[in-house]
Amino acid sequence: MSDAELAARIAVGAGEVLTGIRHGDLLGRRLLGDVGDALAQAWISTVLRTHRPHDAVLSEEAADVGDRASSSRVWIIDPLDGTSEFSMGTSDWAVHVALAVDGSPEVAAVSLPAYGEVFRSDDVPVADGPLTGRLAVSRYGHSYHSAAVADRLGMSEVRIGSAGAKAMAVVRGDADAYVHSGGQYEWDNCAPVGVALAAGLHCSRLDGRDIVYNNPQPYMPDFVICRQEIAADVLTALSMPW
Ligand SMILES: Nc1ncnc2c1ncn2[C@@H]1O[C@H](COP(=O)(O)O)[C@@H](OP(=O)(O)O)[C@H]1O
Ligand SMILES: [Mg+2]
Repeated sequence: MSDAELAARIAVGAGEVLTGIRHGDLLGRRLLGDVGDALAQAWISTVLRTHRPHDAVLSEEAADVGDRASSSRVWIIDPLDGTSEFSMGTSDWAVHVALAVDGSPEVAAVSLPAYGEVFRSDDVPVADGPLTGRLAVSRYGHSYHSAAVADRLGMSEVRIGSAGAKAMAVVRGDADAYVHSGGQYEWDNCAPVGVALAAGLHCSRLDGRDIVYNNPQPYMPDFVICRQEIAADVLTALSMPW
């Protein structure tokens, strides 16, 4: 099985595990989030150990597998991104599965199980529909940087939970950009960025540098995913003094 097929099957399968956990209204919010994180992680790590026993793994929910930071091939996983949205019962949560090779997300899959969607880097259309004027931001409020882009480009902010769901809104053409600052980890954005790059979108740090994964400290605090047509304007807006 190819890496791309494996990534997509993991993203869809973990989504089914998570959907099952929400079934029947049997658990309260806190327990739903905790059990969702744990069970999706257990299934994914068993699948990766079985199908890719020699690869390293970096996951939000488990200790590193293998000598992760010095490995060329590393699976970077968020078994449940948007845990609080998942627990609340809304649809904006995702499963992120990426394979980073020498720091770049070569293969990626993001599933949005509540929407029945899976986006995979080996089979994603180029994002080139009409611009919408919409900027995806966190449900928990915008950052200084996203507010600056919205203000300077005259965009309207749309609140969406989960980094994967926000990035896929841009891939799908429902938004033109997703700007994040203030903190995140590699598992929150590696697979979303992998799919977005495959869809021909601009992805970089807020200062325009390339995003490099599998760092010893897996902190990836800021980035922008946007349509190529507005990338120069977005980066200019971000570089202007406040
Ligand atoms: N300032 C910050 N520091 C660390 N993680 C952050 C963060 N802001 C957002 N995140 C993480 O990024 C993901 C998307 O957040 P948001 O929807 O608010 O943009 C969430 O992942 P998890 O749900 O996997 O914890 C959230 O925890
Ligand atoms: Mg996350």
